[in-house]
Amino acid sequence: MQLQLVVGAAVVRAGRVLAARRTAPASAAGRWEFPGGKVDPGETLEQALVREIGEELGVTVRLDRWLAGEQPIGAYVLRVALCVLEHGEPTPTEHDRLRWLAAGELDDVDWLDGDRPFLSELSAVLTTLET
Ligand SMILES: Nc1nc2c([nH]c(=O)n2[C@H]2C[C@H](O)[C@@H](COP(=O)(O)OP(=O)(O)OP(=O)(O)O)O2)c(=O)[nH]1
Repeated sequence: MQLQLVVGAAVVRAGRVLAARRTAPASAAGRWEFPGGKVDPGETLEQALVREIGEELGVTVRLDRWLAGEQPIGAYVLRVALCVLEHGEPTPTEHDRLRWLAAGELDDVDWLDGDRPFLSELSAVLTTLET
């Protein structure tokens, strides 16, 4: 059986990345993630990313590039993409808090375990944008 893909959006603006705090399930509530979700059958990863971000934040994003690697998360595999905002201001429909984190603030939130391997490349990207 093929593992189902979950896509997360590392939305970057002005040298910061958008982190979102989960509300469910109870085991993940209060922990932080890249907004996104499961890829539906027949959907490309990019289509899933754009759809999920529209549903969860009410904004349109454009895919810049995928961060390196993929992370097993239980029955799923997580991939994370750098994205830029095209339309709208993020307003959470499922998360209870959003934060824009600079490179030096990435360790300030309690990320889901599967997200942590992406943070070093993300930090390098944000640091480049700051300079
Ligand atoms: N969206 C997202 N999910 C993540 C991340 N890291 C991580 O381990 N996960 C896990 C949590 C969930 O078990 C799974 C994705 O669940 P989800 O609830 O976001 O997916 P979905 O929007 O498609 O939800 P649903 O329709 O199935 O309820 O991946 C991440 O950065 N973003």
